[in-house]
Amino acid sequence: MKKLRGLYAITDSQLLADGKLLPYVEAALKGGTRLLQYRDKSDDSARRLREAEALRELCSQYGAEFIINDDAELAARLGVGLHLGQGDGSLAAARALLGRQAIIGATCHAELELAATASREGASYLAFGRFFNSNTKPGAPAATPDLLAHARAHFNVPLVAIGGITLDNAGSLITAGADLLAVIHALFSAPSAAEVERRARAFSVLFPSS
Ligand SMILES: Cc1ncc(COP(=O)(O)OP(=O)(O)O)c(N)n1
Ligand SMILES: Cc1ncsc1CCOP(=O)(O)O
Ligand SMILES: [Mg+2]
Repeated sequence: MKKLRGLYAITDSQLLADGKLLPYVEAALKGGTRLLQYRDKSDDSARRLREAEALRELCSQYGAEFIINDDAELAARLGVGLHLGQGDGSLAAARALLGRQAIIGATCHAELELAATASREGASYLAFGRFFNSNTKPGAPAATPDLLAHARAHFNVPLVAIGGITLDNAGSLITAGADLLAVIHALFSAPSAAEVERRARAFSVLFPSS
C-alpha cells in the first residue's frame, strides 16, 4: 500500500442525495482524492451495501483507498478498511476481523492519550479534530493545530486532520503535520461535479510531493 497522504474525502448522505453520490465521488477521485470514507448513518442496509460496493469499485478504478465508517461487518463483507470513533467498538477486535493489511482509522478528538491507545491497538492512522467550525459536526470536540506537531513527535502512523477544513485553512494543518485532510462540506457542497473536481485538485496540490 502507498503511504497515506493527501486528500481524504468523506461522503455525506445529505450533500450527496438525489443521484449525486457516484458522480460527485468520481469527480473527487479525478481531482486526486487518495482515501475515501463512506459515511452513512442510515439503517437501510441494502442501500448501504449497494452504495459501498459501487464506491469500492470507483476507488479501485482511480487507485484510491476505500474505507467504511462505523460498520465493521460491512467492511468485512466488502474486504475494505474501517474508521472507528470512540463509541464504535473495539479497534483490536476490528483488527482481528479485518486483518493486518486493512486500513483502520481511529478518532482521537484532541487527546494524545486516545491516540496512544489507538496506536497500541493497531490503528493505521490517527484522526484529530475538529480543527475549525464544522458544518457537518458542529459539536465535535475542538483541537488546535499544535496538537498535530505533538502527535507527529509521538506517533509513526499517518495523522489525519478533520473538521471545518477549507481551501483557505488547509495549508496551516499540513504545515502543522497533517498527512491527510479529511473533508466533507468544503468538497461536496459544490454546485456541480466539475466544481468538486476543481476543489479536490486544489486540496491535492497543497501536498508537496515527496
Ligand atoms: C477521518 C475521520 N475522523 C473522525 C471521524 C469521526 O468519527 P466518530 O467520532 O465516530 O463520528 P462519526 O463520523 O461516526 O459521526 C470520522 N468519521 N472520520
Ligand atoms: C465526522 C467529523 N468528525 C469530526 S468533525 C467531522 C465532520 C467533518 O466534516 P466537515 O469537513 O464538513 O467539517
Ligand atoms: Mg463513528
